[in-house]
Amino acid sequence: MTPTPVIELTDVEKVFDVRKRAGLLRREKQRVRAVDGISFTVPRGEMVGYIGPNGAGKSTTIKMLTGILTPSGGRVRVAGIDPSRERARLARRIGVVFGQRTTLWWDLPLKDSYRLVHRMYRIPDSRFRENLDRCVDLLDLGQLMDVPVRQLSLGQRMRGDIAAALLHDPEVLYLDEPTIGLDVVSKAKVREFLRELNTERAVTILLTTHDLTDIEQLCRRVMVIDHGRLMYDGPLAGLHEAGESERTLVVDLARELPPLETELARTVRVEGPRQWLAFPAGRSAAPLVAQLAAAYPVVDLSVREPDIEAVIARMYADRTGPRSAD
Ligand SMILES: Nc1ncnc2c1ncn2[C@@H]1O[C@H](COP(=O)(O)OP(=O)(O)OP(=O)(O)O)[C@@H](O)[C@H]1O
Repeated sequence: MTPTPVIELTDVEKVFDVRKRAGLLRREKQRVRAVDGISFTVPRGEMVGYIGPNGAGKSTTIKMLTGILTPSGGRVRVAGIDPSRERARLARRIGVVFGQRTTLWWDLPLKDSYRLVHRMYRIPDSRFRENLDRCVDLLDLGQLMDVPVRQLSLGQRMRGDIAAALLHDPEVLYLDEPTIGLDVVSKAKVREFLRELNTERAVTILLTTHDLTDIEQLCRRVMVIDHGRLMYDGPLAGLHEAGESERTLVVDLARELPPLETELARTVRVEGPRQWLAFPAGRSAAPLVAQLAAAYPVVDLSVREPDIEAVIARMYADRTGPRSAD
């Protein structure tokens, strides 16, 4: 049985009309296709990475999924609701965290912000208590409840924001750069919490990030958007093939030799008795290893996985700037 999609986009478009200065006094109207015909579905309980370079259309997509923006074309449904028509009803079903700005009250202690969320969403008392206790425990907020938000560090504030987005039990969570600017320990804490939320509570999560480690550690599926179009939608591992990436075989030889010759790989670096050979990431290393071991005095071998940053960079490589609708 195919799981019911919680998020559904069909041929979604968003066009902005912008006025650009075209001389001292003249202004020209320009149309920007921020989202240019995107379709995808996300089944309940999935955690999906939504990535792309700056200006690709990620935030615009998320804004349409929350109902902040109305699509110029196509169809959007979240939990069966049309976000732009029933924004208030949808708000009870979704949580949103923007890493770059807080939804908490700047001058209030954390606990007062949560009290306001409690009232705003009319969360039943017992549910609120239970959810808050859980977040305080898992996100380590105990010492911070009396501290005004403006005095919190970025990592503490982010954990505070994530808790605020979850007190009303949303079934869908949008996270826009949830680990931006955080130190390694805070990042690990946030990721662990999200993993738990997704597996234990089956919350559907759409995660936008520039930190590919977030994606590697959290998402099995990744969507790549560029110029408002979906460039890739599939398992993280498949990105390597889509980006024509290569793995590297590091070979230690008994002595220095000229670059090794094989039709299965390219020798890309030689340093003393160590050589680096690149081969397609989708192919097995076994035949290459066997061939080299038979022909050369091999002492040791190791395979290095492709760097995902490099793969994505290659996918973006031919981009030329924002697409114009005209
Ligand atoms: N309100 C707006 N008015 C006009 N143009 C806009 C508006 N919002 C976004 N755009 C344009 O739409 C395109 C997509 O922007 P968007 O913010 O969705 O990208 P993004 O992928 O979220 O980028 P980033 O990673 O930098 O946040 C950009 O060219 C942007 O300049």
